[in-house]
Amino acid sequence: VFKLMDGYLKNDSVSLQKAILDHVEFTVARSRFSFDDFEAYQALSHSVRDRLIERWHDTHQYVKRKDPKRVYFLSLEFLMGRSLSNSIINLGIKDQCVEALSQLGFELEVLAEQEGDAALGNGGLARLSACIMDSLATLDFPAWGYGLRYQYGLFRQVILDGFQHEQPDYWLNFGNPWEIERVHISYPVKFYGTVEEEIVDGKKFKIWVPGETVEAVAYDNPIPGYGTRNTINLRLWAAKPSDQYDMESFNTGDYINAVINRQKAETISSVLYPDDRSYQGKELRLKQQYFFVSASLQDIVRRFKDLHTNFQEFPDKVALQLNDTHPSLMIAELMRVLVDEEHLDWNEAWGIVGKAFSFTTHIVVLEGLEKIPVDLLGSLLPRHLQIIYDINFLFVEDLKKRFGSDYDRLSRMSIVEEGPVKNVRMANLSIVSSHTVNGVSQVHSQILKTKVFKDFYELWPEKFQHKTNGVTQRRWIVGSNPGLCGLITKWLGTEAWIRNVDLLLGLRQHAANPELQEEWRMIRRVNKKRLADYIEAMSGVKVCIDAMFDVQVKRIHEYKRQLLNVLSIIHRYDCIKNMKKGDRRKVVSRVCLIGGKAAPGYEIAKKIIKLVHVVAEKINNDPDIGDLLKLVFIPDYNVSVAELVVPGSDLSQHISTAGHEASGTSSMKFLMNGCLLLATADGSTLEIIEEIGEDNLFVFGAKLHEVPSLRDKARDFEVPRQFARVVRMVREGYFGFGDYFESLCDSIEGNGGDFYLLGNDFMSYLEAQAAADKTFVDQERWTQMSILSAAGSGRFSTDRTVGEYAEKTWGITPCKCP
Ligand SMILES: CCc1ccc([C@H](C)CC(=O)N[C@@H]2O[C@H](CO)[C@@H](O)[C@H](O)[C@H]2O)cc1
Repeated sequence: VFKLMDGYLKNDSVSLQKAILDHVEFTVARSRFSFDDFEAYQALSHSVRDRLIERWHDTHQYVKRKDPKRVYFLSLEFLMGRSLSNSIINLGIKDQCVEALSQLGFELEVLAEQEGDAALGNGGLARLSACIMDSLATLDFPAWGYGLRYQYGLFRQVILDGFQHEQPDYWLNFGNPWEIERVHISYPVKFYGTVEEEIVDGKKFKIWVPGETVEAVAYDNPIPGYGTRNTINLRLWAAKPSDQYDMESFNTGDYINAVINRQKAETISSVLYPDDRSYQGKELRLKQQYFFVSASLQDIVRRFKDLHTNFQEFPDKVALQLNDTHPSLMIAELMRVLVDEEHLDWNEAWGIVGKAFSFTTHIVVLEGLEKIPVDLLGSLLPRHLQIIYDINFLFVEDLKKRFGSDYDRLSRMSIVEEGPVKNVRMANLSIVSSHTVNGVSQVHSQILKTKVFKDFYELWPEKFQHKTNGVTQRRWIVGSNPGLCGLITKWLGTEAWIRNVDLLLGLRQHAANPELQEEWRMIRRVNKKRLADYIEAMSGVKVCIDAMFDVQVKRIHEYKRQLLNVLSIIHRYDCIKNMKKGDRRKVVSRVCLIGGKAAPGYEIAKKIIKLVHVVAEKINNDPDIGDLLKLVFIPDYNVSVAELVVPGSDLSQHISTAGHEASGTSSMKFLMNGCLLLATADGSTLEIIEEIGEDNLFVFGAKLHEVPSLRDKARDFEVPRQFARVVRMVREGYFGFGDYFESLCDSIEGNGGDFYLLGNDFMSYLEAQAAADKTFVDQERWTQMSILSAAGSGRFSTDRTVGEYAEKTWGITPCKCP
C-alpha cells in the first residue's frame, strides 16, 4: 500500500525542536536540559537522518514497484565531505532547523563545524563521484552508488616546520549518524584457492574453491535529492571476519590465531590508499578492489533476480558504470557468475557483459594506466585470471582476423602485457568489455582517440564519447555560499536555478548593473573576511581583505605546477624588494594561498610544500613588504576547507601543462562562485573559455599542440633570465635548505629537466598575472567578469553531466517518487 501523504515526520520548527530534544535524551543519552554543541550536532543529525530514512524507504519502494533500468555507479572513492548542511538544504528544511535550534540556544553554522569530513577518496575522481550522486538523486534517476567503507579516510595533513606529516584519519571515532549498518545485508567474498572442474548434467563447469573467505557488510548512506522526495543510496562495504573462519582455528584450539585471523579480515576495508598517481601493485589494494566488486555484484544480481529469471534482460535493467579501472574486476566477476554459477554459455554471458558495462577514464598519460601483475592476480583470484585470459584470447583472435600479422598492434592492444613481468592492462580489459568509453572533457576524449587509446578508437570509433565533468551547485553555491545564493535568487527572481542551472545565464544581462555589482562585491567581501579569519586562525598570518586573494588548491603534483606558482611569487617579491619606495604604491596587494596534500611517497611534491613554507616565512616577515604580498599554505585541504576557500577567492589558478589535466573540477567550483580563473588552455578550461569568452579569464602558456615540439627543442630553449634568477635564488639557499631543494631545481632546469615546461610558460604566466593585477584595480570590470563567470557556470553542473550519461550511455530515465 503506497503512502500518498507527504511522509509522517513533520518538518515545522516545533516538530524539529521536539525531535532534537528526543534524540538528545534517547539517542545521545544526555539530559535534554544540558548538552553541548557536539551533542546538539548529534541530536540534530539523527533528527535529519530520520527524515532521510523516510524518503529513502519511499523512494526504494516506489522504484522497486516501477522496476525501471537502474545505473550502478561503481567507485573505490567517494569524497563526500560533511553531510549535515547538505542534507538540510536538499530536504528543504534549513529555515525550520535554524529556527528550532535558535529556540534551543544553538546556531546551525556552529553545529555544522562539529562534523568531520567523510574523506573516502583522494581528489578529483573521488569528489566527482560525490557530486554525481547528488545530481543523480536530484534528477530522480534510479541509481545506486557502491564503494568501500574505509575505517581510515584520507590522511590528515599536519605541517611541522614546513614539512607534511600524515596522521591517520580515524573519522568513525565518534560514530557516524549518516550511515545505517545493514547487518542483514552481507555477502561472503572469496580469495585465493584453486579452480576445479565439475560435471553437471553432462556439461563441464569450473568451480572456484577459495582459500579464504571474508564477509562484506553493507552500510547505507542515504543521498537526498534537492527539491524532490527521491533519496538514493550509497552502499559502502566493510569487511568482517566470516564465522567459517573461527571454526577452523577454534577446532585446532589456537584461540590467539583465531582472533588475529578475525582482525586480518577487517584490514581489507581499513584504509584508503592515499596515492592518486601510480599503482604499486599491492595485494591489499587488489583485495580491496575485488572485495567491493564481489559484494556489489552479489547485491546487484540478488536485486535483479528478485524480479527476473532471464539474464538476457539483465542489460535492460542494469547499467554498470566503471569509475576508472579500479572496479574493472567486475567484468571478470560477472562472467564468472554468469558462466560458473548461472551456467550460461560463454557467448551469451559475453553478450550480456558487453551491453551492461560503460567505462570512464580519468587518466591522460599511458604510464598512468592501471596494470596488475599476472602472478598477483593468479594467486589471489585464479578463476578471474583464467577468464581474463579467455577474454583476451578471443579478442586477439578477432584482431588477427582484422589486422592479420600486425603484431605491434596486437601486442599494444592485448589485455595481457608480455614481458619480464606479465601484467593485465585493466584499461584494455575495460574498453574491450564496455559498450561506451569516455574521457572527462572534450580535449581529454580527443587525446584518448588520437593517442592513449588510438588503436581501440580505430577499431571501435562508435564506443568513444566524451562527458565533460561537472560539480553540484547545491553544495558549491547553495551550501558553501548562502549569501551569493540569495543574491542570485533575488536577481533571477526565482530559486528554480538550483534545480535548473541554465537559468544562471539570466545574470548576464545584469553583469554591468551597478546595483548588482555593489551587492555582489559586498557578498564577496563577507566571504573574504571569513576566509581571512580562518587563515589567521590556521597560520597566525593577518591578511588584508582589500588585497587580491589568489588561490591554488588541489593535490600537489608536478603537472599541476604549484612550483611555477611559487616561482612567480618569488619573482613578485624580488621585484617589490628592488622597487623604489615610490613605485611600491602602484603594486596590487596579493594574498597567495596554496593548499593540497601530497601522496606520502611523492618526495618532489613534499619538497614543493616545504618550499612554499620557507618562501612564506621570508615574505610574510619582511617589513619592506607589509601587506603588499603574503603567502600562506592552507594545511589539511579537504572538502569542508574548500567550502570556505572557494567563496572567498578572487583569482584561482589552474596552471597544468597543456595536455596533462584530464578535466579539472575545482575550476568549475570557483567559476560558480564568481572567482576569476588564471589558467592554461587545458582540460575543461577550454570549454570554460568557450562558454564565458576568452576575455573573462586570464589564459597563458603553451597550447596542447605546441607541447611535443617544445619538449623536443627543450635543449636549445633560451631560459628567460627572470626564471633562471628565481630558480638560482632557491638553489643557492636564499630561503634556506638550498641542498634540500637541489633535486627540485634540477627537475626544471638543464637538459632532461623541465618536462612540464615551467621555463617555457614563465613569461606568459607573468604577463597573465600582470593583466590580472591591472584588471583587479578596475573593480567594475573585475566584478562584471565575476558575474559573467557565474552566469556561464551552469554548463559545468553535474546535472548536465549526469543528464548526458543517462541519455547517451546508461539509457535510463527519471523515476520520480510521488
Ligand atoms: C593510484 C591509484 C589512483 C590513480 C588515479 C586516481 C584518479 C584517477 C586520479 C584523479 O583523481 N584524476 C582526476 O580526475 C578528475 C575527475 O575526472 C579530473 O577532473 C582530473 O583532471 C584528474 O586528474 C586515483 C587513484
